[in-house]
Amino acid sequence: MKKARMGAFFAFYIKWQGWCVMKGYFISFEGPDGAGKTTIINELVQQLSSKTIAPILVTREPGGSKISENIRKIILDPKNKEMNAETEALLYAAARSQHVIETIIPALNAGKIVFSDRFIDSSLAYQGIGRDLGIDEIKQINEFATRHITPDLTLFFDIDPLKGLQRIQKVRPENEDRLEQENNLFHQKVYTGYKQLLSAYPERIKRVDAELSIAEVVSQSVKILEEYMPHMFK
Ligand SMILES: Nc1ncnc2c1ncn2[C@@H]1O[C@H](COP(=O)(O)OP(=O)(O)O)[C@@H](O)[C@H]1O
Ligand SMILES: Cc1cn([C@H]2C[C@H](O)[C@@H](COP(=O)(O)OP(=O)(O)O)O2)c(=O)[nH]c1=O
Repeated sequence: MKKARMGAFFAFYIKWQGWCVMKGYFISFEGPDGAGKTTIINELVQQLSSKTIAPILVTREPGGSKISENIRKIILDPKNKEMNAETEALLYAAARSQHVIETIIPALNAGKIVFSDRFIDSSLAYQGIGRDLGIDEIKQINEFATRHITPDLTLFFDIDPLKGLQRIQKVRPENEDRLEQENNLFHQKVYTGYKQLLSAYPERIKRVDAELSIAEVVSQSVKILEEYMPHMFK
């Protein structure tokens, strides 16, 4: 009798583990504004889609779900000048929470490969360091928001932040969002934040030289994915 109950409990435990196991792969792309993340993600999808074991879902932050895209509009609206740093951090975390629950977890559970244009490291660098709120504080609210989900791999697109902003200004000079409008010191601080993360998480975050040509950045990214995420490929 006792044995039978133990068996039933064991069977349930195995099943529960199965529900919790996420079969897909989660890759995030990070770096200063204008580093080329969106451009390279698009190129990677074109080049890799026929070679991966599952479809690639491309998503972005802030955004990636209806509610998160609405929050994005509030955060990035240049008119919202009075927004305080804590509100900003909480709004990014709120947008991320909805994104994780509605988009990322279901895709991973379906075995998909998720490419996210920015994730938690953006908050650690921009709000934690850029806004001086502290890495640990931002980590805490984001762990709550994301149910502790962490990317399997993160590509950090390394570019002098001022060069990144120049790239953006070249294509849309009059259309800067609230974060892009921040001064050079802010963007420089964000960059040092990313460098801190790079040395704190060397296993997860891999550096790509984003100042190279688009073709070279794509090729470096493919090499990193092939080396560190071999199971993603057929
Ligand atoms: N390696 C590169 N060299 C030169 N220009 C680039 C490179 N990568 C992207 N760009 C250009 O820089 C601008 C910003 O790129 P984007 O992909 O939107 O950056 P991000 O998503 O990181 O903000 C775009 O006009 C894009 O065409
Ligand atoms: C996800 C995230 C983005 N950001 C900032 C980075 C960008 O300046 C802005 C997102 O705007 P976006 O236009 O998506 O920038 P990019 O093309 O460079 O990815 O929000 C944060 O400050 N914290 C965050 O957690």
